Amino acid sequence: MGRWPGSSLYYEVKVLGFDAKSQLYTVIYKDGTELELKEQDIKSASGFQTRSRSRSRSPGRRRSRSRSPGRTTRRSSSRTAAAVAAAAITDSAPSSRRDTKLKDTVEVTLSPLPQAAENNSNNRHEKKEEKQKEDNNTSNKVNEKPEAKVQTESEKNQGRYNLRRRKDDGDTKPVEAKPEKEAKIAVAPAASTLSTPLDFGGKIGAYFWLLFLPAWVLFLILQVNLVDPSLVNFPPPLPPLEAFWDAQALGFVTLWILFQAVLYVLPVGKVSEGMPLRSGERLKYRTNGFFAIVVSAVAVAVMVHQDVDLTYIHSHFLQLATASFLISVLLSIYLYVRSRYVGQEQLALGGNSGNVIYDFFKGHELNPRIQDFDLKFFCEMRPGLIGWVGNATQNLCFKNIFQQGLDTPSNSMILVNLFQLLYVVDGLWNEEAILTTMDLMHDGFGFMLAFGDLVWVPFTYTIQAYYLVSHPIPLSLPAVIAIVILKIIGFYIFRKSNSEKNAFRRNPSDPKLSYLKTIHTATGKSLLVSGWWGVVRHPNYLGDLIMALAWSLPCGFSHLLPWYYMIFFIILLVHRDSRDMSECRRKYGSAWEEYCRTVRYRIIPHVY
Ligand SMILES: NC(=O)C1=CN([C@@H]2O[C@H](COP(=O)(O)OP(=O)(O)OC[C@H]3O[C@@H](n4cnc5c(N)ncnc54)[C@H](OP(=O)(O)O)[C@@H]3O)[C@@H](O)[C@H]2O)C=CC1
Ligand SMILES: CC(C)CCC[C@@H](C)[C@H]1CC=C2C3=C(CC[C@@]21C)[C@@]1(C)CC[C@H](O)C(C)(C)[C@@H]1CC3
Repeated sequence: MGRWPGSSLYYEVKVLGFDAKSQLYTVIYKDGTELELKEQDIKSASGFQTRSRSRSRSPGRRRSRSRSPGRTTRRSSSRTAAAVAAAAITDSAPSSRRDTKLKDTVEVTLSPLPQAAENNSNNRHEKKEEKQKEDNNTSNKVNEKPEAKVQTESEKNQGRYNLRRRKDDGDTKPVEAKPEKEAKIAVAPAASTLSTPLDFGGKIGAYFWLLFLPAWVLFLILQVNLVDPSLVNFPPPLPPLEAFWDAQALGFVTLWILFQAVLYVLPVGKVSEGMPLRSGERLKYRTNGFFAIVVSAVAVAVMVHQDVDLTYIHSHFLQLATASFLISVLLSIYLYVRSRYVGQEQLALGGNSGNVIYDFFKGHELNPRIQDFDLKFFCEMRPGLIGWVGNATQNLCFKNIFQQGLDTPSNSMILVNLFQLLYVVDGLWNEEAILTTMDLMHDGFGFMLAFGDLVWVPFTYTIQAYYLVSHPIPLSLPAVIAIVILKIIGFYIFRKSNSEKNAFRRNPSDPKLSYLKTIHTATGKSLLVSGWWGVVRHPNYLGDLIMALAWSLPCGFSHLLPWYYMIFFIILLVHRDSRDMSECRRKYGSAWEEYCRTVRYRIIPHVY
């Protein structure tokens, strides 16, 4: 019996050879997968149980089992095992070697020994950590999932274990995302049972971030108003407590969010499907973000025409930020409370540590919805994002003109505003693409995202423009041209790579993508290994970072403050990349290792 890499399940293998130098055994699983295993990952077949096939064949039975937490635990852990895959790099036409293997594929009967402890609400987290260690350290503990032990012929044919037979395996006919969905059903684990390491410094980290993030926003807002802002000016002079509060500001923020909510629910624009959930369900999203920003721009234009004083935003930045913070906290409390009442299947992996503060921070429920109103999608794409440019940045342009007595805003101000506007408009135009990003697919919705969406984005991403209001930077024409070129390069990489991955995830057999090489994984999903995703593992981050550089450069080098976004963004994306690496390693096992061996750099070719 050989252990699946990254899991604690054992499957029948045949040992093909032993390499004395690397001390690795080459084994072949019954589905034709060849892997190299360490000695401790190979066990004698005696002591492993087998079960009769008929038990888990009934779908009805499976469904009812998964509702029981105990059962879910077992079932899901084995699904994870199924998700761990051997991989082969292939062009869109399947390789002959793999084809030969497929023909020879024999039944896979999985018989892991039941030793894993059941999920227990009291020590759930400790167990998860234990299991994580076990997975990472190649311990020999064996887990069981009765349902995964046996397969019907149809399951096998759907590629539950050897998914190389899947349609996306070279069949260039466009297919609906059904196969992905099937695969997802087959592999996705129950949230509460999987060992996901705690991110962001774990429980202690969550306390820290809860205090630090709002404090940092305050620090930036106070700093940017100083004549000589400096990150070393700490603590900045604090305003009196009453200066934070303005009921009108709270009213405006609430109205703004409601206005965006109304635009979101209007039956205008395309309805797109999200990626398959664990339940196999695909949620529907109204992707009318572009419509929302156009209507918002018209509303702002009308206000300007009606002589509404939009400089209010600049002069009440702190109060508006406080109001948004308050709303984000209330929203996070609501999200946390409701997450306690939803089923296991609706919870995100991670964010379910059992620790209130950590779960509150990280987010527990994957797709909190009030009927069809998706709170996470809405918050991520609408009030904060549109508020970023629609309110703050645009207003800063006005302020720039008035304060500096200019006829038009300065070059640097125009560049920063145009770049950020392009970024936001592009995000809304391609709104559907967000459905295949980490936030929407994997992360729970809690304080981190609620605060990030409603406070961090609209009030800290505007720092450059805000800074330029009182620190005009003259830019020569060559400097403008160079910065614009940089922005275009970054944007091109960002957009192309995001769209490529999104198109591939939506339809892996899209003929337009048939030239791309892929690595097949046992989850049924493939990984792109050429094209943009063959250059580095996160080409979209590379493009995003180049753009961030382009909208920091117009602020010059006199102060560190306007470079805050660049610095924060590097940290955010490096951390995000490592979170994604762990998640993908867990999901795709050896296929992911293969991908990483093939695409060696994470974000910057030959550097990082
Ligand atoms: N301005 C800002 O503040 C921020 C901007 N961003 C931007 O948002 C965009 C989305 O980023 P993010 O959600 O972090 O991550 P990605 O869009 O890169 O999504 C990561 C997921 O893509 C899939 N994937 C990874 N590698 C491959 C591959 N080789 N082939 C196919 N699929 C692959 C995996 O999901 P699976 O396999 O499950 O489909 C993985 O979990 C980026 O452009 C980023 O720069 C992100 C954060 C903040
Ligand atoms: C407060 C924390 C330290 C960090 C919070 C992170 C959030 C601010 C970001 C997480 C992912 C984001 C994305 C965008 C904005 C920032 C947040 C919410 C995005 C909507 C920006 C526009 C892009 O085109 C995008 C690709 C749609 C982005 C998706 C991720």
